[in-house]
Amino acid sequence: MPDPVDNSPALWAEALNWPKPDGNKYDRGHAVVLGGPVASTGAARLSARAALRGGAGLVSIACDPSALMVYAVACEAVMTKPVKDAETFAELISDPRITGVLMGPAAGVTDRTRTLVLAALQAGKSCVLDADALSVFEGAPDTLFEAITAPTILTPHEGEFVRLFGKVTHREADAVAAARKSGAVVVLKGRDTVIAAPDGRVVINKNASEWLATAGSGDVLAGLCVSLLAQGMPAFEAACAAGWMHAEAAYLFGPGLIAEDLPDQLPRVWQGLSLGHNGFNVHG
Ligand SMILES: NC(=O)C1=CN([C@@H]2O[C@H](COP(=O)(O)OP(=O)(O)OC[C@H]3O[C@@H](n4cnc5c(N)ncnc54)[C@H](O)[C@@H]3O)[C@@H](O)[C@H]2O)[C@@H](O)CC1
Ligand SMILES: Nc1ncnc2c1ncn2[C@@H]1O[C@H](COP(=O)(O)OP(=O)(O)O)[C@@H](O)[C@H]1O
Repeated sequence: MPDPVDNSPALWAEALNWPKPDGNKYDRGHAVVLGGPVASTGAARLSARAALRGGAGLVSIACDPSALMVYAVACEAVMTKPVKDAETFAELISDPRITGVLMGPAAGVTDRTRTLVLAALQAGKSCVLDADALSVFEGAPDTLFEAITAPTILTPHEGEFVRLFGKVTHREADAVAAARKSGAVVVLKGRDTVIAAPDGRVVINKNASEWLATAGSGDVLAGLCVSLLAQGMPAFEAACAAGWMHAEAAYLFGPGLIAEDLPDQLPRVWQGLSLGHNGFNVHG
């Protein structure tokens, strides 16, 4: 295994998709977030807001028709799309302008989640899988790995990692082995988040604040990942950039952080990164 590298903008800043003077929103991708059922809509809303703040040109939440009204009244710039079953989901994401799909946050460990995840992977879409979209493959992880052919990012916390890959003994080596096995970029979250690619590259994110250990902060990270992926960044660079920007947003907010605070710190993160494209605002 190559020595892990500390995450910093030098690794991925060149791959960011800055808005162009003559650009339009479709130049920066359309991310779709799969929303959970009517009593569990917060996680997908956090992800979707982070995806917009992360720079995606358009973001939609796709949800069961029974939950649509909740999302519709709670969202403004984020759009909503009804998705009854795998067929309607496949039809929605067959639009080539949809360039990234996030599934998992509060989606439910259900047959529906498993079926929709497989439908998106089989459609060859760039995907981010988090939370329940990982847990639902406990006991049958090869079904998931065999379906991964397009650029994909998996964002497990340690509990979710164990369900797919077995126990963690050495975080860096285990994340690299998991990336090789799954064919996806693996973001093993924690105090020092490890980001590993199937080709063996491995980066450690060290600028995180312990205030990130709060409900929903991983949903924001997943939203940032799909945002950057949908904007056309390669999966490894998108995951590294998302991890760094997420931690930087927490640093800029400071103590007392809750997940809702993170997306609205992202403009300050972008401002720091734009200090030049030459003088990066690196902390920690
Ligand atoms: N606002 C919301 O609607 C939120 C919804 N959430 C959803 O709640 C559901 C359950 O998510 P959980 O994250 O509680 O996961 P799970 O309930 O799937 O797993 C948690 C279990 O894993 C173990 N574990 C081991 N290492 C861990 C680590 N580093 N971090 C967390 N747990 C670890 C814990 O001991 C715990 O027993 C998911 O659908 C998730 O998306 C959460 O994301 C929180 C916010
Ligand atoms: N002690 C810690 N220090 C720094 N960052 C942490 C710590 N604990 C968790 N995090 C970060 O907080 C986020 C938590 O994500 P996750 O466990 O998925 O929570 P949730 O499911 O509630 O969104 C991850 O980005 C993780 O790296």
